[in-house]
Amino acid sequence: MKKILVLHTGGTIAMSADAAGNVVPGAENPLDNYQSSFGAEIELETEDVFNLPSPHITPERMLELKQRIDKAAHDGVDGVVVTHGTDTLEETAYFLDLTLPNELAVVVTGAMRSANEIGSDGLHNLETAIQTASSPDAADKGVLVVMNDEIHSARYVTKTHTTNVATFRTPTFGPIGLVAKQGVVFFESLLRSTVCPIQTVSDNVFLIKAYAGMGPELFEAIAQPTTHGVVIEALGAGNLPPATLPAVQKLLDMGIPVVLVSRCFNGIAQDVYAYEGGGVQLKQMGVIFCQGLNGQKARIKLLVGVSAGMSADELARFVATANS
Ligand SMILES: NC(=O)C[C@H](N)C(=O)O
Repeated sequence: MKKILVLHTGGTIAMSADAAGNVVPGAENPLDNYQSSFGAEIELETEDVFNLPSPHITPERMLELKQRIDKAAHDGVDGVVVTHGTDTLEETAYFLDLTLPNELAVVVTGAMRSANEIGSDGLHNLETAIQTASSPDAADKGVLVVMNDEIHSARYVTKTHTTNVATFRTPTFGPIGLVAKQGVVFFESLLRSTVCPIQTVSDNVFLIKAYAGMGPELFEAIAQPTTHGVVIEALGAGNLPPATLPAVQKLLDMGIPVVLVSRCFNGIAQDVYAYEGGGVQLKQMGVIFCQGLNGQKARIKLLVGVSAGMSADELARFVATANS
């Protein structure tokens, strides 16, 4: 028999509509109505770690969750399922992927429809997440996200639709498996993330999106000694408007790591263009190119690296290497 620990943290999966039709966390968690259909095959232990809408989740909460899972790993559970709001699910899932030991199967899930809605996806996603966490093939794949019968790597998955149940997608690479009618199927293996154990989190790592005609203002505003890093969602293959360059240079001169990803939904950022503000110049200035992650994931990676106390060189390697 497998032992799976289910940790609830809140989100729509734990919400229902009130009399006015607004979706809110209620006194009763709808997930308490879940009746396992796995019988004697899977022993479930359930805990409410917190009950927060996911826009209220902070890196400190992510660390708390990591520490709870560390304890579960020592207590000998076979897998962990985390239920979470979907707005920041990908950030918590990637944080856990970067900071937890490899061996334990950890699956994060949520819901797009609250418990009162017809076709509510919460209990189904919970059930398929438990099924995935108890699969013998799930343990060495890093943190997984299971939604709408698809299994995604926490590293690349992203929320792509505000309300549709098929919102979680992995751009460029696709899902790594699915929960089929007859069980869990993995069709791709992925190089694991390098695990980076941390005891505390330091934030003040910012995320800024580039746009046509952008000037230096936003970069100047964060050129402060308290800033620990910045991720820029740059244009196309990895380019910035020329007017931003002096302020980006100022951040670099202050020793603040500047990481670049593309604001494009698919593909990776590379130093391809040699015009003013192009990737070639940015790389020469010392901007770190982070390949394959979206902006919010790159921010989590930079935040974890900074929290681990990495030197500038270590941080540049950690952020720039796809599977670290
Ligand atoms: N579907 C959801 O869970 C969205 C909700 N706003 C949350 O992230 O908590």
